[in-house]
Amino acid sequence: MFIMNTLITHKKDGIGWIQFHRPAVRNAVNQEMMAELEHVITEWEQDETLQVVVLYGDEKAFVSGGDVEAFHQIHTKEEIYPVMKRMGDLLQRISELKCITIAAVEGIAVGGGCEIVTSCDFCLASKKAKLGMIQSRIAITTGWGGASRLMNKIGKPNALKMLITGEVIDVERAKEMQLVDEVIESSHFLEKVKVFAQQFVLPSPMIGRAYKEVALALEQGTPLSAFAKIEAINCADCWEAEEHVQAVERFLAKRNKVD
Ligand SMILES: CCC(=O)SCCNC(=O)CCNC(=O)[C@H](O)C(C)(C)COP(=O)(O)OP(=O)(O)OC[C@H]1O[C@@H](n2cnc3c(N)ncnc32)[C@H](O)[C@@H]1OP(=O)(O)O
Repeated sequence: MFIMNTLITHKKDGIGWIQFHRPAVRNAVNQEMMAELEHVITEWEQDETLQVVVLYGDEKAFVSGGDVEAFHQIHTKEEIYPVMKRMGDLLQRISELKCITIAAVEGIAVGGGCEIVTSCDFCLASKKAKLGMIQSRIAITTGWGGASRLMNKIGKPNALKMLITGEVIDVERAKEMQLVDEVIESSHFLEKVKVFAQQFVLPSPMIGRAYKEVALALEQGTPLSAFAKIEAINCADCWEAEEHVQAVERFLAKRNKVD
């Protein structure tokens, strides 16, 4: 376990865990948290053993957005722009991680906290969770790329409504809109998140990475005609791996049926 000032991280059995940890301010993001998150992501981008990364907070909050008090000390657009862009770039890097990413939300995920949620592949939320793009309530817009990602996830009408009204929605509504993928009982929340995450940890890490590459390429507008080549390369890359050879030999030896 690695304890920083604003984050607690650990890696085990192919899963990396990042806990937002500023409980006194409901895990609000300040510049120190941005720097620590950049540090972790820079290291984990290179780690090919990681098959899943889980971002989480605590029972009260996933993340309450940007640190309103700290950012209020910044007055000009020239000064605030690089701060917003820095976090937007970081969320883009999270969305482009080669492993599966999961936002595990207990309590509140609002403002920039909801932007972080949209940068992950999956959102698991406890029954008590609430989510909202509440930036408009303090008369600003999303600054970390969350509006476009929200539109991609839940479609234009629902996204425009959430963004402009700043409404905070419960998990049932968030699941209907496909902002939340799974609703989880609050008790033993992280244990249940772990069980979900373990599904994506395979003997061959290449599989998850290959499908993530396809998902990212599709999102980035790669034409469908390009995927015959991309998927043939991915499959060929897996072909020589020991896991594939052994799995086929097991099948041929025992004539096992795939279940
Ligand atoms: C990137 C741009 C953005 O993210 S814009 C959106 C910024 N975020 C916000 O406006 C959310 C402000 N916070 C709230 O609405 C509430 O605190 C929420 C998150 C709903 C939690 O409510 P509740 O559980 O009742 O806690 P509380 O209000 O008593 O807060 C506890 C202490 O934490 C603080 N806190 C909370 N959120 C932030 C924040 N984003 N930035 C800075 N401080 C925050 C509260 O001020 C409170 O502090 P204190 O204990 O009164 O000293």
